[in-house]
Amino acid sequence: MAKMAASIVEHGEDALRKLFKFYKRRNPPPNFSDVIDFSNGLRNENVVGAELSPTAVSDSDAHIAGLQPVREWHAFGLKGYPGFIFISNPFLPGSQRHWVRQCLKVYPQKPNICNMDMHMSETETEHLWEKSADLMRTKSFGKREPKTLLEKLRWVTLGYHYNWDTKTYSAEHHTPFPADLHTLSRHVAAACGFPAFTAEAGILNYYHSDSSLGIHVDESELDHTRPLLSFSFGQSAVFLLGGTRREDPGTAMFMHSGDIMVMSGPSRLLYHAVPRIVPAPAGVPVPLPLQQGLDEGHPQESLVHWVEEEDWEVCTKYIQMSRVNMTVRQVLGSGQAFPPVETQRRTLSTTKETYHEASPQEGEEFYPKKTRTSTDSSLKS
Ligand SMILES: O=C(O)CCC(=O)C(=O)O
Ligand SMILES: [Fe+2]
Repeated sequence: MAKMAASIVEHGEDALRKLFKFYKRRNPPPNFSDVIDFSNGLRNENVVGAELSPTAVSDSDAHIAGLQPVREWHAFGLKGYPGFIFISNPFLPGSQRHWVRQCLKVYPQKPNICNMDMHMSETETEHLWEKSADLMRTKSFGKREPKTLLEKLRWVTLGYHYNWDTKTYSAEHHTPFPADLHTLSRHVAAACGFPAFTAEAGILNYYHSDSSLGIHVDESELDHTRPLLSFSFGQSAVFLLGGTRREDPGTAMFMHSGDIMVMSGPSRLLYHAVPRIVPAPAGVPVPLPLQQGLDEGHPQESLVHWVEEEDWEVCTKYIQMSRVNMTVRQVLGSGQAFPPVETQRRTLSTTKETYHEASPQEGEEFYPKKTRTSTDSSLKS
């Protein structure tokens, strides 16, 4: 069976799906020895160094955004995947906490949209953090305890809000994109050679120990020459990167807290999935980069802020079991506008399935059920 886990499996129908099932399996748990770990750098023969543009972001701009100077970043590529860039935790010590707090306390707030808005009223979903915080602090995660709203959070959309039914973005369904994430994304994209990147849409995914995200391609954005950025915090995950066709083989890699992935150029439209959240190593329930807060001397004008102890208490409880991922997209190219709705519908009917799918947890949806097709529900095992 060990061979089956090879990060690049043989070609054939469903190679990526087999790999997905392999890593999703609970009993017995899979062997992770073939999963590429970029925190071990170039030790894997398929990993190569990636060239960044160190002068595209000044050291002071990087510092203000809670990032190390770009020349200090450890960036990698993967043989066979041009345009794919993996940056192993470029965050300054202490700054990751800011992003975890934003994802749990700030970004789920209105006018942003979350999974619970699909079946709950605005009064029920507003003040999600306030309604959950005290309960989270005292929680023992016993099976019988009711879940807080925070624990029921599965996704949040930002900027141009992705419509899960039509699989489109539209001019009408837009709210301001968070300024801090906009700046972080601009710097990361610039360092990777995309100085004109503008963050216009975000999908935040919230994963628990038994969550997964099905095989999909992100192709609803109208300009595919712009990269897709992905930021991970909290527990580690196994991420699968496939090919341009669903049946192409895939490569498995870990995403740890603070890791950033950039899918650009020929890698922008590759199939990918998250089959598994990896249990925290014994004795390290909170990933090391999240164990410390910001230095006293962090600049006043900083984009990332000190997370108060009372907030961190809730975040730390949550993150011991969970992973948060932020994907940031540019939807329109410069000067581009949304096509009339009718044209979008026609285009859609000729495209392959594009949506996200994930295992429902105890009857709750990750992404709206309407967006699933029979093919994709077969991914659940
Ligand atoms: O959680 C991840 O790493 C991937 C998320 C993703 O693929 C998406 O939101 O499109
Ligand atoms: Fe995706």
